[in-house]
Amino acid sequence: MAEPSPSMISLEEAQALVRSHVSPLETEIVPLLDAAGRVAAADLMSDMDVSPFAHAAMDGFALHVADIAQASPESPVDLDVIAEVPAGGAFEGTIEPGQCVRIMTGAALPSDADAVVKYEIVDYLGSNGMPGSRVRFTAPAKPRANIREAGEEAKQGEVVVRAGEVIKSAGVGFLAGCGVTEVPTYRAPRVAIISIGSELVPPTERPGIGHIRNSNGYALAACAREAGAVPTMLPIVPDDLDELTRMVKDACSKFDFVVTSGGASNGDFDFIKPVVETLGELYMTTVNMRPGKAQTFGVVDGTPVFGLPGNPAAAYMGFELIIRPALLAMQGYTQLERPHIQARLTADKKKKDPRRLLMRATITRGESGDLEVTPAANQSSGLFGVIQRSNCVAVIPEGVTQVHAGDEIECILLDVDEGVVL
Ligand SMILES: Nc1nc2c(c(=O)[nH]1)N[C@H]1C(S)=C(S)[C@@H](COP(=O)(O)OP(=O)(O)OC[C@H]3O[C@@H](n4cnc5c(N)ncnc54)[C@H](O)[C@@H]3O)O[C@H]1N2
Ligand code: MOO
Repeated sequence: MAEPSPSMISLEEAQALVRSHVSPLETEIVPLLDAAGRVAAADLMSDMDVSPFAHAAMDGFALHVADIAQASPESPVDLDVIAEVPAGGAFEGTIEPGQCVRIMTGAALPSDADAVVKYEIVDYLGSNGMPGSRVRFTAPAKPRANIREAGEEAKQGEVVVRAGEVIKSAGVGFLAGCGVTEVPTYRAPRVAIISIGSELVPPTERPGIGHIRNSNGYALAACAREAGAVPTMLPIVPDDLDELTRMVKDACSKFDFVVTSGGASNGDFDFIKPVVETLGELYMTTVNMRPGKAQTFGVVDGTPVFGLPGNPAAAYMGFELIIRPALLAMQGYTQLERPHIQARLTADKKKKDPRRLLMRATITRGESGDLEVTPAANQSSGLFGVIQRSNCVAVIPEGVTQVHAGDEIECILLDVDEGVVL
């Protein structure tokens, strides 16, 4: 059995290495809606109290608590309705003892009212409860009942989103309410995706003998986009040293990060390692993981270049586990890892290869209530469909040769959707 080569580094070392060669990109100002899912690059402050005024939380009657303090079913209190305030309106007058104001949810509270009683518990005494009528109260109200106070959401000048926070959908609404309509954030990295291989044709073509469609380029571009980056798929490059050298050099002058797939191993036509070594610094060639041993990383003219292996699952794992965290760091994120959870294996599994095994797998909640994980039957690194139909990667560490049904193992949730039971 082949031993890992001395230059082979662990997945964590590979992640740290790539991470050490990237930093957050410069900041840019984006319209508020475009800030969803992105990292605030500065503290964001509210330009006013939110809400700016105390207002009714219920449709009902604004009044003085003191007026109905003694109200009960046996000794009800009747008040004169002197005005109606809709949302967007304002009552400028004074509520005298014995009076109340009909008020709608969201309407500004009359300045001298100190509670709102919802209309369901008010007796209209046969009238319509509109101004000019009398309405009956049979219970006291608590001071400030059904009132949303001014400044409850934010105070003027308060930092409402801190630098470094990821702005969620609710945060976009929060910021809108606070008058923040433009947000400083880190620029999204422009990522070049280069698919290497003389056998490759675009997916629009029907491949002839010996040829296949370029599926890696599409998956990697989708992964990059999902990571918040802006991918550009460059033309397919054949297994040709000069052509690849030209393409990588050119891409390094135009993009923030260059990703290639294929030609990363030691075959006669595998050229990404010599290209990176010739053009710049080569820092990594192999990682102790399966699939995905052949992972090349270096820097050319200041631009990180990552050569993923050609096998689809190997390329995908390299992107998701090593490139993705770096792209996130370039956008200012500090949470760089996918969620990890423990689940019980549903079957025994033998492992011949000493590398860390990343099994495409599916987590479900078993009848006992425990999370259970079932590796896909076909673990070939040539398949994308298996990843499409899986919801996690189940990990068997380096060196471990066997795991058993019922063992708890670490699972990395990839691209999770609402269907995943946690
Ligand atoms: N003697 C050895 N041969 C191989 C080893 C090894 O250790 N010793 N490792 C195998 C493993 S594991 C992998 S992974 C591959 C990695 O090699 P390359 O990065 O050079 O990949 P290629 O040879 O270019 O391609 C491998 C495979 O993937 C297909 N491919 C490539 N690009 C695409 C694409 N854009 N879309 C879809 N499929 C693609 C390609 O046609 C090959 O079938 O090396 C093994 N060999
Ligand atoms: O990189 Mo290969 O499995 O390790 O597909």
